[in-house]
Order: sequence, then C-alpha cells, then structure tokens
Amino acid sequence: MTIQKITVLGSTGSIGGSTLDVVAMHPERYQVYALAANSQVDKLFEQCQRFQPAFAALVDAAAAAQLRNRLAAAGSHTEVLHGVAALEAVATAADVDMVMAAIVGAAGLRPTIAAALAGKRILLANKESLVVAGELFMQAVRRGGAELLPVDSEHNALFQSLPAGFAGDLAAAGIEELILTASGGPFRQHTLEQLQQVTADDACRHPNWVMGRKISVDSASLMNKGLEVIEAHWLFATPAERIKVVVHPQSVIHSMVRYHDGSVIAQLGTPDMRTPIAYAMAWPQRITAPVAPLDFTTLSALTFEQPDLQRFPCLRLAFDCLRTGGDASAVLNAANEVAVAAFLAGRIAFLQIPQLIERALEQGDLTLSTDLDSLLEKDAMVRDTVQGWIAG
Ligand SMILES: NC(=O)C1=CN([C@@H]2O[C@H](COP(=O)(O)OP(=O)(O)OC[C@H]3O[C@@H](n4cnc5c(N)ncnc54)[C@H](OP(=O)(O)O)[C@@H]3O)[C@@H](O)[C@H]2O)C=CC1
Ligand SMILES: CC(=O)[C@@H](O)[C@H](O)COP(=O)(O)O
Ligand SMILES: [Mn+2]
Repeated sequence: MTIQKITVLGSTGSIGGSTLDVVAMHPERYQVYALAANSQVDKLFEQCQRFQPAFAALVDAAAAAQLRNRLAAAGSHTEVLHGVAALEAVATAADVDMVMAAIVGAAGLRPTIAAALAGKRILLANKESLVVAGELFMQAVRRGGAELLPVDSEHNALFQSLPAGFAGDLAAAGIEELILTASGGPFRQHTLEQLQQVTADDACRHPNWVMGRKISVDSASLMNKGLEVIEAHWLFATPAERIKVVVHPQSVIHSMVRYHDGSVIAQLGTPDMRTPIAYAMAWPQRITAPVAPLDFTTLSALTFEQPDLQRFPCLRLAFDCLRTGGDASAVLNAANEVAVAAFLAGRIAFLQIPQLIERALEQGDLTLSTDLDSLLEKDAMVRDTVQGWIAG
C-alpha cells in the first residue's frame, strides 16, 4: 500500500485535531505533508513535533517567525511558511494526495479552490466555501479532476446513503428527497424572550458535538443547517424543494435519503467527527476510527420535530437565498460571519444575527459574480457594511 500524503488546512481547530487522530491511528496509510492554520503557535508547534510534516504554514507572519524559531531550537526539519499564498502552496504541492479543508469561514475558499484545480482529493469540512462560491467551486473540481468527499456529518451521511456514483439525477436514482437532520442546538426549547438573553458561552454549549465557536453559534441559530442546505444543493445537484430539514435532538441519525419506493436509507453513528473524516480519507475502503461504537441499548429514544422558523429565522433566510441564486448565499455568509464574530465578542445580541443578515440581503447586490476576485470583493464590501452597522 502506498502512503497517502495529507495537508491539513485548519490543523489547530476541532476538525484539524480529529483528522490528526485518524492519521495517528494509521501511520502505515497516511503521512502528514503540511499543517496550516492562522496564528496559533503553541498548538501547531506540538503538532509539528508529533507529526514531523515537511511544511507548516501560518497566515500571520509574526506567529510564523515564532514557530520557526521554536522548531529550529528543537532540531525540527519542518520548514515554516507564512501568508495566504503559503496555504495555497501546501494545498497544491505535487507530493500531496489529499487536503483536509478545515479552515473556518470564507478564509478557506482560496486554498480549497486551489487544491481542487490541482486535482487533489478534497476532504471538505469548510462548508462556507460551497455557500460562498458553489458554482465556481464545483467548476474548479471538474476542471482540476479533483475528488470531492464530504466531511460535514450530514453530507457524509447522505453520500453514504446515496447510490454509488450518484451524479445528481434524482429521478433516475429513484430519489424523492434528501433529509438533513438538525440537533436543534442548545436553544431548541428556548422561547423568543429567553433567546434575547443568551450569551456566547451559552451558544457554544452544543448538546451533542464539540466544535469550534463559530460553527457552534451557527448551530444555535440554525444557520448551520441553512448553510448545510446550500452545501447539499451543490454537492448533490439537488434543488431546494428536494431538500428537507428535520430536527432530531439526539444527533444519532446523521441524515437520510428518501426513495420513491418508500425506503429511507440513513447513516447512524456516535456523534464524533472522526467517523466521517475516516470515511472520507479511506473511501471507497473503510478503516477503523477512534470512535466509541453506538450502543443501541443505552439510547433512550430517537425523536423528530419540525424546525421552528419563527424562533430560528436563519434557516428560512438560507432557503430563500438558495432559491434566489446569484450571490445571495455569499452575501448571507459574509453578513453571518461578521454578525457571529460580533456576538462572540459580546458586541451584539443573539437575535441581532438574523436581523443583520436580512438587512444585508435587502441592501446587497445579489447578482452573480463570475470570477473569484469579484466575488471576494463583494464579500469584503458586505463585511465592511455590516461592521459599520454594528459599530453604529
Ligand atoms: N467542528 C466540527 O465538528 C465541524 C466543523 N465543520 C466545519 O469545519 C470548519 C472548521 O470548523 P472547526 O474545526 O470547528 O473550527 P475551529 O474554530 O475549531 O478551527 C478553525 C481553524 O481554522 C483556522 N483559521 C481561522 N481563520 C483562518 C484564516 N483567516 N486563515 C487560515 N486559517 C484560519 C484556525 O487557525 P488558528 O487556530 O490559528 O486560529 C483553525 O485551525 C468550519 O467550516 C466548520 O463549519 C463541519 C462539520 C463539523
Ligand atoms: C458535526 C456536524 O456536522 C455539525 O455541522 C453538526 O451538524 C452541528 O449540529 P446541528 O447544526 O445539527 O446542531
Ligand atoms: Mn454538519
């Protein structure tokens, strides 16, 4: 078996750490080529010492200089790069077989598209890439001949539940609809009055998953599910009306495909991202993952309910954007990233997140950008505008 070399974009985050757990379990199959992040020196230093990558990359130049000095003092052979271009370099290098795309937010877009154009196997966690630039991203995958494997638990579940080789022809495959499960987040049973008072720490206390703070807030507002609806549209070439969301508080069923004959095929498992990560890394084979097996005898119940779009308008906004098309989803994402950062910093209230997004959508230019530079220019403009509203 030839060893597969992997670059992990966002290695210092939650998905990055889980990816390295899977790599560590299979040293005969995988070797780390590069680790990349934004500015966290301590964690990246530890990871470099443990996995001895050829390269480490940080966007922040001062942080990269610190890392370089510490690694040199420790006698490491890892070469440290810095800047946004460095992320693209380690994602596209000829020696790399697969790239874990686990940078949070639209910041992950350029290196992930670069990896697609370079024809890599892409393990896609960074859903924002597809939300911001679905059309351009999928074009890059086709042009580069890349393999795109979904890591997001719901999309990985759908991928496992769809017929092999499914390319978007729902009728030919006998598919009625894709059903995304949503936990409902930490505020599933909160009233609107209670939602007015919640803090960032409350929002980051997800009932079932341990995740980074941005996606945790998205789960709490149901924006995560909205982003995932858009992600499913691009990954599986499925229109909005064939994508449903059902709240399933236990997060045991990770998503389902309903077929015309009445069959529903689902993927279940302990809520642990190391399962979908291992699946995507090894596909079409299966490897062991360091995950506790699902114990059916201790599951009290699997329950289901409708999402409440009054209390959680972000999900409605995302569905609307998917139907609107153009750059609506990119505007939604930019406004959401700014609003979530402001909420995490204690500068706005939770319920202001959808309000700011709705205002950005009403005032933004939603016509489709046909190249990446103009799309990212628009993304930056929306961010400036929303930041201006927050600053008052
Ligand atoms: N966590 C989960 O269980 C799941 C996550 N996802 C998706 O995966 C992605 C990562 O999520 P998660 O691991 O939770 O996030 P974390 O916040 O835990 O980690 C984010 C990673 O991105 C890096 N990063 C942040 N900003 C930049 C930037 N501007 N340039 C380069 N790197 C940057 C961080 O580096 P640094 O540490 O230096 O700041 C860190 O390595 C998100 O898109 C999320 O939606 C999808 C499904 C499940
Ligand atoms: C683990 C994962 O894939 C997250 O995106 C998860 O789905 C969050 O859970 P909810 O958004 O359903 O609360
Ligand atoms: Mn998910």
